[in-house]
Amino acid sequence: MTQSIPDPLIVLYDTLQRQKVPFVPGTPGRVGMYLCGPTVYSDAHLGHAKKEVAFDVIRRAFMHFGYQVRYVANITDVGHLQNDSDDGEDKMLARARLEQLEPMEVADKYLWSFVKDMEALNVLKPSINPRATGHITEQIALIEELMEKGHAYESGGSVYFDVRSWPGYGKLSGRKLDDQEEGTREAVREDKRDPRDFALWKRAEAGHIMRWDSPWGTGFPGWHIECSAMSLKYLGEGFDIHGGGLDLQFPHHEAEIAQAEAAGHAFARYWMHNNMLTIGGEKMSKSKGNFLTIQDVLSQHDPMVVRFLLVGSHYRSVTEFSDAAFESARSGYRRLTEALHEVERRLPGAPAGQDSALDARIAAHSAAFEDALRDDFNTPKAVAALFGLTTDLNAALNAGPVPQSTLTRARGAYRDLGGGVLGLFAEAGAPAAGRDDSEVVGALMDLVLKARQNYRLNKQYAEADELRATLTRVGVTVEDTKDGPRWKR
Ligand SMILES: Nc1ncnc2c1ncn2[C@@H]1O[C@H](COP(=O)(O)OP(=O)(O)OP(=O)(O)O)[C@@H](O)[C@H]1O
Ligand SMILES: [Zn+2]
Repeated sequence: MTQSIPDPLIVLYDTLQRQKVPFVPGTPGRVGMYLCGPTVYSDAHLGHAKKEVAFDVIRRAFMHFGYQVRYVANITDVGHLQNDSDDGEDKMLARARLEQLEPMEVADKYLWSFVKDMEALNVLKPSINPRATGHITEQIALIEELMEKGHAYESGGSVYFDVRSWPGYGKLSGRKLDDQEEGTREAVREDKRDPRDFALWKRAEAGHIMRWDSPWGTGFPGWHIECSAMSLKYLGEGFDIHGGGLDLQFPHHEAEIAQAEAAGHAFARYWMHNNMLTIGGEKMSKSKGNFLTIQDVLSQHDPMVVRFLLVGSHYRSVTEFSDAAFESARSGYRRLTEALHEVERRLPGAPAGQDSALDARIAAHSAAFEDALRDDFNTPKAVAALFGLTTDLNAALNAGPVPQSTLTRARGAYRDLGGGVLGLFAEAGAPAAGRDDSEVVGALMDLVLKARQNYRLNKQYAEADELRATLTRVGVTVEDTKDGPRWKR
């Protein structure tokens, strides 16, 4: 297949090559992305939101540059054992016991809560959201391929990947086999040939509820195999991008690569990892208990402010969460939305014509925004470009009327870049929870102000006063200026 360098060029940091490289899609004009999703055993926290928003912006940026994206994000609902190791109870089962629910009830409960959180944060729905328990057959088939090729062995009803048989093991994380002893301090399992071998399939002990038949007896898949099997199934050989949190590089992603490649499949061609959201300098994490659920956060903050806070740092940088960070996100976001609302408020009555100097500034800021994204999705720089636009625009708006076509251009920049790419102004069709209703409110307010004007012209003062009182009650104030009435909320 011929590969073409897309125009414009996107450069991204590939964890495997440890450098920024130009992105060349396997199929021109298309991008296949796979993202390691949540283990649905509890409500998602703000750290998960960082990852989801980071990859959502990457996806949206590709779309903005004209790519058709297939975005596959899995749901882990089996096989992820406590401590991320090959021992311990399945996280789903532990939770099911605690809540006295069926494991699948736990999975659905937290899956839907995750979906709701993502909708509120204006994260686009994945093209495919495969669940591990729905793909047991594919996982068994991949394990069989590995056994046939001599890279896996059965032991006591479990199957392990034989890391010594695969020299590529360690290439993503840069860990050499001999350095890996440290990571495996847990008691050496008697059924493993080497302590670093990892489980592909685990024998289900008596009483283990989540179990499936396999050529090796009843059991359940290891945590890593689902992602190799499901990404290859839905994105095909040598798919474009695999993403996930930095903490998943080892062992999870290392294992994913080994499983796929040792079975003879070409795996992801680019690896992208987001850095962590921290609290008090430590990774926010379910198991550490130092987390704030997305629901906790959204009960106090506008979801778009949360999103603005997250895109304010680069996906490969640490985001330290604090009240001060929220405060500055709130005021930064307000600055953008106030300018956008002012543009939209003035648009219908704006004079015809254009302001070419301002048009050129809008074009320059938009180009800076796009350049920032093309350079490894640099969202803080992109946000800075939106602020640059806002500064120029506010100066013009304060100086007097701005022509309609220039206002339309400015509005397009906010909506397409801030809205479409950064997802900051929840577009039409986005769910109610996180929706930016400014457009609807703007249109309704125009009608309300017209009605008020008519009441006054017709000397229906009681009605005009009642209308104003209602607006005051819902937090909207109307001010009469020489350019006509203005409203604020
Ligand atoms: N604080 C965080 N910042 C950014 N990404 C995170 C954070 N915590 C988890 N992730 C990412 O979310 C995905 C799912 O992680 P996981 O379900 O293991 O969450 P977790 O809180 O780390 O759970 P546990 O502590 O039980 O391992 C992974 O890709 C992981 O890298
Ligand atoms: Zn994965």
